[in-house]
Amino acid sequence: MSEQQKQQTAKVYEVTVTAPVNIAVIKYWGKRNKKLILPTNPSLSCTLSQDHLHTCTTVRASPTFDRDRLWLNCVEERIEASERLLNCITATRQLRAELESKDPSLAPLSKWGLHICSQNNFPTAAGLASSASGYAALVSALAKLFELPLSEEDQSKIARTGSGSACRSMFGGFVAWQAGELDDGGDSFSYQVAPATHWPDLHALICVVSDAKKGVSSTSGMQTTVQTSELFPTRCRDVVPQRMEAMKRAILDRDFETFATITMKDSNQFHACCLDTYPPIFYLNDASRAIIQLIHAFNNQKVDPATGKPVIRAAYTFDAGPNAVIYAPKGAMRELVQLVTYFFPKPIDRPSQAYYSDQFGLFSESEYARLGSDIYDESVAEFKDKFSVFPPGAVRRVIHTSIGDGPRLLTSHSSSLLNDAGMPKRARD
Ligand SMILES: Nc1ncnc2c1ncn2[C@@H]1O[C@H](COP(=O)(O)OP(=O)(O)OP(=O)(O)O)[C@@H](O)[C@H]1O
Ligand SMILES: C[C@@](O)(CCOP(=O)(O)OP(=O)(O)O)CC(=O)O
Repeated sequence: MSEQQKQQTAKVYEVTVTAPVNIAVIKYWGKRNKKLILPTNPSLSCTLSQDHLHTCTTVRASPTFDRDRLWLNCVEERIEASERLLNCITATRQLRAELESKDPSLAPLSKWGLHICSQNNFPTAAGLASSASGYAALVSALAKLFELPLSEEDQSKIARTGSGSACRSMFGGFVAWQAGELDDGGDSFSYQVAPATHWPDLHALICVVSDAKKGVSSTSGMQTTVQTSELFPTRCRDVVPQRMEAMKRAILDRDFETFATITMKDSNQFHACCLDTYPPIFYLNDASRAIIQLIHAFNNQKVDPATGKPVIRAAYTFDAGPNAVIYAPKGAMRELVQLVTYFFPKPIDRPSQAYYSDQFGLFSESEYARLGSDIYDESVAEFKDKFSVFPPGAVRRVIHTSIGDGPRLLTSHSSSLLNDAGMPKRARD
């Protein structure tokens, strides 16, 4: 073994990153190519802050690893059984091999085994976009480990082959995924419309209606929609293209009313397409529908004296599950939290902090103690007589968050999810 090879073998080649969740305001639903994950329509999302929701992934390459292994939330997954994991690992490894063939002084990481350990700090496969943050973290970590000279756009094309919505988690802020037209997917990538700092006043309130694994996965649900819904082609052809342009304008202008109106309409149309699928797919439940009504009532409460029109102060959106994400200006969150916690009391078995923790300091201690049992701001007290209170636990958790940045590289040794032997620090059988 040469001196250089000895040094390379002794060195630890490892990277740890976190990546964010994104929640679409114009939904991706439908593929024109299942293998390459090419969508039938463009989409647009907001990246949520990693301070509250994220995936953390450590990847290590070593000549002592006899095969690639991956642990997700402490449980080993079979990489060879997942075409999507293989897509991302193979694509990045191939690019590394090309670099090595041009520069023989590089350590031969492409020939070594990989150990990958990943953890989501929120429920997996429950309609909270875990596949998006999961594949974005994976691709971002591999690109850094292999020192690939790839732009975020290029990385987004690889993340897309893990899960479509993952391509949007490669950026922070407001992110569009252009559908593209090429058969090989070369023009189907995401790009940033505006960074998170562009609109810091925009916040999000996630109402976790269910953290159980959902019945119909996005992947299979959207294929049935493409095959059977008669409404769906109209959505792709006549509705989404105009909405994309209007939404980009609204974001650049920080025009909340337009942003909110398109967000709600697009969520509704996506769920209408699910209902128009045959057999129909139901992602929303009674609690989801009650949240929709509550937000419309909230938006109808104040009227602009100049125009005589209601002042839109909140927007709901739902992915392939019953969980609501409510986008609103930070100033509206105090009232919204009171409404949601009052009409959806916390589960009996859950401490207040685990149900809703006041991340942004909206309430005094005594106000926080009364949350859920009362609405004490005059401005929203009138709602008490208009809606019924749900049984405890219809909403399991309420998370207040903001718009955030893209994948982050963690440099401290203590962030690693692998121990010195390259095995997960925490593992379950
Ligand atoms: N950290 C991760 N690393 C790698 N793969 C992950 C990770 N987290 C989730 N996944 C993959 O994504 C799958 C879940 O995706 P799915 O689309 O069913 O749910 P979701 O992304 O949580 O919800 P939705 O996309 O509807 O918002 C998991 O079963 C797993 O295969
Ligand atoms: C409803 C959605 O959340 C659908 C997400 O679908 P996925 O990205 O999970 O599907 P695959 O590409 O098959 O992995 C809308 C959206 O995020 O745009």
